[in-house]
Amino acid sequence: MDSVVEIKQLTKVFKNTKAVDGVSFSIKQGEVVAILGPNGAGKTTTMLMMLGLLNPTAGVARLFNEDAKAISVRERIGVMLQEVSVMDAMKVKELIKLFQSYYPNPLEMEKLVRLSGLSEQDLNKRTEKLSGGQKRRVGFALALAGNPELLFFDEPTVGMDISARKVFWETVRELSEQGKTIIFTTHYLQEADDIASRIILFNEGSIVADGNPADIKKKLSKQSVSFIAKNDINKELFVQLPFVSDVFQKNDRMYIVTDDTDSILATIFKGNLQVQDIQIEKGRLEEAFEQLTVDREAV
Ligand SMILES: Nc1ncnc2c1ncn2[C@@H]1O[C@H](COP(=O)(O)OP(=O)(O)OP(=O)(O)O)[C@@H](O)[C@H]1O
Repeated sequence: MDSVVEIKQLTKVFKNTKAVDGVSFSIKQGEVVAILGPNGAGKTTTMLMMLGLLNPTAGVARLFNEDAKAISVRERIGVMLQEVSVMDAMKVKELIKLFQSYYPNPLEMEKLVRLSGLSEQDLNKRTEKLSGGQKRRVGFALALAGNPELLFFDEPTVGMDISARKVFWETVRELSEQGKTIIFTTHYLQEADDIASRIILFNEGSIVADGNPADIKKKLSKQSVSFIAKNDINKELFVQLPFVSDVFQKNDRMYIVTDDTDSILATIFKGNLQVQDIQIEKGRLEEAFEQLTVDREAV
C-alpha cells in the first residue's frame, strides 16, 4: 500500500527550543493514527510541518508524495487545527457553501451537517455569535467539506462537551470505515487507545514509541515479577536478559522489571531456582503515562 504521509528527519528549532528533533515516519492509506504525548511534546509543530504551514528547520514532509502546499494535495486533505478561526459576518451555512466551492467533489450540505453534529439553528447563526463548542463543529464541517481522503485534527476534542465528543468520534469511525486516513493529536491516552489503529508517542520532540495501541500500552506499563529467594540468587542472571530493564531487592523480595513476564517465569523454572511466593505485577498505564508528563515538566 502506498504511504500517504512521509516525513523524514523533520526538525524544528524555535530560538532556544528544539520543538521537534529528527522525527521520521510514514502513514499508509486507511490508518487512524494518534500522535500522542504530553503538553509541549512537539505534536502540533509536527502536524503544522506535515501540512506545510510551518517550515521545518531540517527534514522533509510529503503528502501523497508531493509538497503539502500543492493544490492537488490541498484538494485531498481536510484540516481542523486548535484555533478554529472562522470568518466573521457570515452565516454558518454561507461559510460551508464557500468551502464546498473550493473543492472539486464536495460533500453535500446535509451530510456535512449530520457528520459534524451541527443543527439547523446553527446553520443560520452568524459565525461571530457561535460558542466555542459550536465553532469546533463548524471547524469539523469545514474540514470535511471537500470530502477529503486524508484528515488532520489537532487536539480535536478540546473544548467539546461529552455529547459533542461522542458525535465527533462516531464520525471519525465512520470516515475510517470508508477507508479515509486520519491523523489526530491528543494528550489523552484513553482517546488514542479507543480510536487509533496506531499510536505514535511523542516526548520532548522525539518519538518514544510507535505501534498499535496494545504494543504501546505494553511498552508504557511497567511490569514486574517478584519473588522471595530461598537461596542467594545472582542478580546478573536476570540483568543480562534483553527484556529486563531493572532488577532490585526490596526487603526480602527480588523484583525484576520487564516487558516480558512470561520469559522471566520460564527463566525461573528452567533454572530450577529455589524461589517462593512469585508475584506478577502489571503497572497501571495511566501512571506510566503521567510519569512521562512529569518527567517532561521536571526538565
Ligand atoms: N511559534 C513558536 N515559537 C516558539 N516556541 C514554540 C512555538 N511553537 C511551539 N513552540 C515550543 O515548541 C515546543 C513544542 O510545542 P508544540 O505546540 O508542538 O507541542 P504539543 O505537543 O503540540 O503540545 P500541546 O499539547 O501543549 O499543544 C514547546 O516547547 C513550545 O513552547
